[in-house]
Amino acid sequence: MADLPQKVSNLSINNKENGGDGGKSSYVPPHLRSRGKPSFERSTPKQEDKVTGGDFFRRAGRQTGNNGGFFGFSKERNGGTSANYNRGGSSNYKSSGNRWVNGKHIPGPKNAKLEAELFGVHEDPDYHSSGIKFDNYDDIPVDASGKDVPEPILDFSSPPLDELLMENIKLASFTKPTPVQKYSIPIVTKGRDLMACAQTGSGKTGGFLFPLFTELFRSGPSPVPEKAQSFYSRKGYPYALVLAPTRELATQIFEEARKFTYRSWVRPCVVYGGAPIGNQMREVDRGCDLLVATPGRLNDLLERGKVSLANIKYLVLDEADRMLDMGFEPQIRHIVEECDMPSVENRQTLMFSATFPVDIQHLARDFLDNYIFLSVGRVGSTSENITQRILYVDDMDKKSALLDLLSAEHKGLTLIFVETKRMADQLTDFLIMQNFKATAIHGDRTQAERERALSAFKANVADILVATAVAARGLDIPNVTHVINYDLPSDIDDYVHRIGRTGRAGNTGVATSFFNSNNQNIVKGLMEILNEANQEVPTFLSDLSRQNSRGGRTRGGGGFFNSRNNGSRDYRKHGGSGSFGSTRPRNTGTSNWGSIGGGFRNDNEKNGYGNSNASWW
Ligand SMILES: Nc1ncnc2c1ncn2[C@@H]1O[C@H](COP(=O)(O)OP(=O)(O)OP(=O)(O)O)[C@@H](O)[C@H]1O
Repeated sequence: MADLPQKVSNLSINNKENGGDGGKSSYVPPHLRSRGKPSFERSTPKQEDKVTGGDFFRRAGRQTGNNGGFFGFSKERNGGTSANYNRGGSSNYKSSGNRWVNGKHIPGPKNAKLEAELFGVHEDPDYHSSGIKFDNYDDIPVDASGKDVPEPILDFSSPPLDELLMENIKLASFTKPTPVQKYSIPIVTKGRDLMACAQTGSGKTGGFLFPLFTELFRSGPSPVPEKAQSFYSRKGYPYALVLAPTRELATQIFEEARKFTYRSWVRPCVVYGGAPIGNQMREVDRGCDLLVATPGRLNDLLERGKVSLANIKYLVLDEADRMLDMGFEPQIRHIVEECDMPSVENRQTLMFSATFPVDIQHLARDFLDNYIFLSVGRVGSTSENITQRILYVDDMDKKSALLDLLSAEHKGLTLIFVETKRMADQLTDFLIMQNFKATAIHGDRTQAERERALSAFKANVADILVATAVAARGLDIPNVTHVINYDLPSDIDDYVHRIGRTGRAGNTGVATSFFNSNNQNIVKGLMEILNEANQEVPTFLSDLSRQNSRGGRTRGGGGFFNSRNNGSRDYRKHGGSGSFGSTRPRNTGTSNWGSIGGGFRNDNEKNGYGNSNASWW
């Protein structure tokens, strides 16, 4: 174990950071990392590779690549084929191995190596399989409201799903749809807009990708609108746009998209801030049928004329409430309302999250048309697969309580949430001093540092990740067995998302939170969450809750205390035309689109203090 830090630092992702020459940055974003380096790929993992630096490096490379047969693919795209295609020659659309020919989808040949890269192999430590509690999802009540709600599907079948997609779903070892997928697939394939709220880890990504790919695989590429064509400038004309709040989440959705577009004509791309824009522009040039983006970077590309939204058929807002919290509303409105995206009647719009505060439902009024509101379980509730524990720990005792906790039950991966960037660094340093393999992710770390931290955590090279809110949403990291709220968040929705990093896809997990007098503002929300998920409520918490309700208001809780401001139902059912001022504290955001770039500088993290290389290596 002692030589691991050395091993990892030898595996330089960014030479400059690791004491290189400090010259031109060698930083390569994760989705490009394996290009031109096929030697990093492997057809089958070797047992002895596990948890070695070499494995870590390959894994970092393995996250990347492309859909069916990328190598040699871009050349063809950049040549005549792409040009024909962009000028309306949909029947000419072709790429190596993946084709749309004369109105027909001809799936590319199978590629065992790529399959192993995309779908993983069961022996891998990061192989994600559904857990023993997967069937419990079937018992969660589902409410779908709106006009003419289509019947849910019961299993993955074709129709309604496309056959190639079915093959890819099988390769991903998904045997049956989760509740959100059961409903979203027929809703979207019937052409309806959707606002979907389902518990963390219950397959929302598939919930929007599956119907979207089914439709794209069937309909094929369409011509670029005449007026959008330009002889001089090359740009991407995606058919589907997925907006996500954070760089890591965008990358993760892109990776999922790569899986399910395997052998298809659809080429996904991802753009986010903090990574060189030139590479991203080149990727978009090569063909971009599905674009996953953070709002800041997308605005930048739109301003540079590198992307046109004229062909968008599907717009997805993932974790939409978080994007509003981060102050992205002006950028999102600019993208959706002020660029060349088809109007709400001429596209399908889908919004997904595990929490939907009332104010996000108001955005829906502008962006969605005659939509269906789908809630799986109570909006904002947590999965019963997560065992939640609340411990009373005063601030000064937190470190020793944490050590107790880790020594008693540190198995698998542990994710520790803190409120400030400074605390993330301090706590990481402290844990490293105590001989734990810890690393940190927060907004003051460079993109390369954050990716390295995440890769190390996923590969179990560092089995503790100390994180601020940046890691709270959407991240799907297999084997996270324990989430610790060292500091509780002040917003109960954040609590829901944070603990949702464990207990995913029917697996079980534990979430432990340190509570003290600074956290009174979330007592009511916490009580509701614990009761809903049939969790044990500690006596001190129920006493406090009783006291607070007798007093009417909590000390220090402000107006926030007495409301979980989730839209627990479809607000349209309750005369939703009134005044909808936001009830959530919000970063109103400035709109320096280029520099926000996906938003970790604008992400409700509390003060940090410059860069630190907090990491156990
Ligand atoms: N039908 C399925 N069968 C088995 N596993 C699935 C299925 N659908 C999704 N999964 C897996 O479940 C995990 C969680 O899925 P996903 O990340 O889409 O959840 P989510 O609902 O978006 O969570 P969050 O709210 O945290 O963003 C992923 O590892 C995914 O591969």
